[in-house]
Amino acid sequence: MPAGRARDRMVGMLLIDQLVKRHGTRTVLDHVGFEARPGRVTAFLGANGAGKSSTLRILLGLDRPDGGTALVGGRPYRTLRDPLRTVGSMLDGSGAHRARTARDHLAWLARSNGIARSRVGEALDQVGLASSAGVRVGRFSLGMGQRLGLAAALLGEPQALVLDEPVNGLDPEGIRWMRGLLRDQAAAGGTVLLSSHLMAEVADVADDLVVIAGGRIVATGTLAELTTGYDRLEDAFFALTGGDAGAHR
Ligand SMILES: Nc1ncnc2c1ncn2[C@@H]1O[C@H](COP(=O)(O)OP(=O)(O)OP(=O)(O)O)[C@@H](O)[C@H]1O
Repeated sequence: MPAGRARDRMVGMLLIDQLVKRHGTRTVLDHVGFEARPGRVTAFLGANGAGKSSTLRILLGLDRPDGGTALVGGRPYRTLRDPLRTVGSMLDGSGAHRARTARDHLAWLARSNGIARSRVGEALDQVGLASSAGVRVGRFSLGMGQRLGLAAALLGEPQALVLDEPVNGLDPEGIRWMRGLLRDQAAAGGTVLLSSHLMAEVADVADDLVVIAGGRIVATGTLAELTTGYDRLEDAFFALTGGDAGAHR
């Protein structure tokens, strides 16, 4: 592989190693480690409270771990020179101000991150919001908010996408559309890491799975590896997690 291509692949690599996070006396992440690789859709699966958001928040520099490391292209998020061009993310919907239009929200993000203004229209097109560009975010449905969040994640044409529960609030057509978009990103060499507690949606889009229960990784592998011997991913998931939903108390 040419050196440039090898470097590009490295840039999109997400590496989580031995992460520990405590809240008071509770350990919510207990030596969590896995990687998400370029060209693959990696699903981070766990029940509510299992530790998915805590892990992704640390990966995206929004929270500090009590131990371990989380790296984007070999660097902690906070040290990235062009974060939005390296890793696009969506946590908790769009995060846009309700009084702003979708276009203004993206234009502001582009301006503050040195991204060409021409990307605003392209990103709105990409997520099917072109005709709603001038609508105030406060009037958006949950699904439209998810689409805007995704447009923001795609704005800088990053090598990696990190998405927390991206299909929440989407209707069946929206879920199908999202699946196609994520597959396209991976097919183009991008890294896609998405968290979910929805087995059926994940089974249709993921190459690799990382299963977390009670703040611990209980399985990693390809979709085929983890579901061998089970009729459905859901059955494999419950067997792996023992039905254990939450974090350690
Ligand atoms: N700031 C905080 N203070 C105390 N406990 C917290 C805090 N943030 C998260 N937790 C706890 O850490 C555990 C893991 O939460 P986390 O949000 O990472 O789970 P999750 O897998 O993303 O689940 P969900 O899908 O419900 O968001 C939960 O028990 C949660 O209550």
